[in-house]
Amino acid sequence: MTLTCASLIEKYTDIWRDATVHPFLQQCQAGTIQLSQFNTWLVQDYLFAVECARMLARLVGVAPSDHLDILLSGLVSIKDELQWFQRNAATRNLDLNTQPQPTCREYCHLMASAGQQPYAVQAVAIWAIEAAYNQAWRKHSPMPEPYTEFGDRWGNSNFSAYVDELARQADAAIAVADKTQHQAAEAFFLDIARLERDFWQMAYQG
Ligand SMILES: Cc1ncc(CO)c(N)n1
Repeated sequence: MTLTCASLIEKYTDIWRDATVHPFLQQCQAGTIQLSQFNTWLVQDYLFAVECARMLARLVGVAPSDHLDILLSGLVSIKDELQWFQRNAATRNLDLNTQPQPTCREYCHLMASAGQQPYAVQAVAIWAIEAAYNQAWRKHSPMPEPYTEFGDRWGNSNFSAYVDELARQADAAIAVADKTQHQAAEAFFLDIARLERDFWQMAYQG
């Protein structure tokens, strides 16, 4: 079977479901999440987003020129996202200068390690990361206040279109990559799915 982004989700349905359906999201949607749990997730996700920006920037360094437009638009969005996290943290009186929890730290290391991989593998990895959040928030939408803006940020149709473009670019790159790269891309997908599941769980370990 040809390796594509869609084929990875098809092959690992259960693992992908666990990455994108979680009590944290269900409790946000039900309005029953505790403030401290939500805030714990928010701070950890800011720390994640900083490293994700660096990963995207590294992709810009190695991508073919006809893939740059999408990646640069991702960087512009993440610039806005980091400022949005900072505003949100200030309103909630949260200190963003916090230690990452073990899961967040492991996820950040994984993103850093992607920089040693060929472009095709990095392209699959960034798609998996963005697709996980897009699907997770969409599956639990609409979110009630005060979580509506969180659901909208990753569940909106522009972000969905961006994720589709990332998949198209990753598919094109992986189609001409060798077997070693296919195996590495699949391994990254599985690590990302596991870490996404564990990332939601961190909210309860604040
Ligand atoms: C854990 C996690 N995965 C993906 C995204 C999307 O950028 C995010 N903000 N946080």
